[in-house]
Amino acid sequence: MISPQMTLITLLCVPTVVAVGTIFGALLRSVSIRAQVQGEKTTAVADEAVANMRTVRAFAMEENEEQLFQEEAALAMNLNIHLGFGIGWFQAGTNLFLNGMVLATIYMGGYLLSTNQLSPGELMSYLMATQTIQRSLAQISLLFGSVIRGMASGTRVFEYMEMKPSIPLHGGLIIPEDKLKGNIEFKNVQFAYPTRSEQTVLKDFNLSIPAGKTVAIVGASGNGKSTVVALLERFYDVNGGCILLDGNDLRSLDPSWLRKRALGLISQEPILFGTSILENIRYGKPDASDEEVVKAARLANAHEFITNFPQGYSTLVGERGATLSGGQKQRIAIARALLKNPTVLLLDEATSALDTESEKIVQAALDKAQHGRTVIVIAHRLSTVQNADIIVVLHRGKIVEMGNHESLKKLKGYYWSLTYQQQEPPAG
Ligand SMILES: Nc1ncnc2c1ncn2[C@@H]1O[C@H](COP(=O)(O)OP(=O)(O)OP(=O)(O)O)[C@@H](O)[C@H]1O
Repeated sequence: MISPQMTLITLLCVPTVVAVGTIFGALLRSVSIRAQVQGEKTTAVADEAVANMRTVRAFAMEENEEQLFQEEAALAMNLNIHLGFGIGWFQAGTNLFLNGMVLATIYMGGYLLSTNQLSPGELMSYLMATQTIQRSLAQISLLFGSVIRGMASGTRVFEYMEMKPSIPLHGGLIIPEDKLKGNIEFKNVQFAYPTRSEQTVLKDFNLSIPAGKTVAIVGASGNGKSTVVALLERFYDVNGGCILLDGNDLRSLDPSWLRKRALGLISQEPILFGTSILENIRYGKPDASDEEVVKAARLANAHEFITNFPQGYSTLVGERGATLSGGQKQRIAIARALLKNPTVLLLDEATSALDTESEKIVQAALDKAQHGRTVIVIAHRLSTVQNADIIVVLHRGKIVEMGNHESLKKLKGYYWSLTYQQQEPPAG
């Protein structure tokens, strides 16, 4: 005989546990996501301090960094404690409830047995069934914490996986080798960075660079020189107008091909990887042979100093190239860029961080590297760009003067005043 009271106990208990678990789960999942975001922030603070260790030490900021880390870690700890308590309370409550269900079955069964409404056999089978349900639900409640944490992590992983880059990596036209010349044209380019859309960086920017010519872009700091390079590399798309490479809109070209084959970028801060010199140069063209690497190193005036190291090309450069001088790092970066034999070379303040002696050596390497390519040089020190075919003066995102060194000097305008400012005071 089926006892309606005892069936009712089971029917009430199971959905209650499931409903409470669902509501509680949603609450705890949001705490878990917050705890993970805070954990990431804490790691980022530590990461930044370790990566910029020399700056931290030079400014004696160790204690401040430690305090900043402790504050972020304390927030992460509090959120994790809340999460732990939440999961703990849920597990304790569920176990209490489920054991109460068994107790209620025994109590109700005992009463029904004493009033002859239930046989001992029926009570036993009720008890067995209740215990099976109790054990299964108790197991689920044990897994509850892992499920909550796993779901929160999964959500964040899938969020990242589903992010679409605004500029795709692949897809689009590839200019055949025999048609790739290196003519560049900026037509009425307008641009503002997405994070600061109210500040127009380039306005009505028009510039035509014939293949094989060297163009220098100069101007005071913050006038948009590096932005020109960033747009050519298609790190961002223009807001208006267009940029053409051999008559093709950059947006129609395959971005991966553009960066891998057509353009070679050398910036102020060469970033090296913590591996050997050989591998760092080969980064420019992963399938390059050792001979090609050596050829590129020679072109970059790097071969000699590399072979002077006891381990030659196998020398490990340390994290971010920490065991090399600025000039050596820059020449490795030049060799890396030259290895892919780019049609257009972009030099963004490539020698600005170097002292006069290293600058001379690196400049000599760059002069060799510029041969037969379209080159865009961005420079602060005007002495390094006097030989450029065209010098463009940028002021507040607009071209205000254009010509060669002599013609611009005669104008006695922006270029002349920039040169004047940089003139070294007479000795003595
Ligand atoms: N990622 C960015 N997000 C928002 N604004 C930016 C970004 N990068 C640069 N800017 C802003 O764009 C303007 C032009 O910067 P850009 O780096 O092109 O100048 P620059 O002439 O190369 O300066 P410098 O000679 O100091 O390197 C500046 O006002 C700068 O603050």
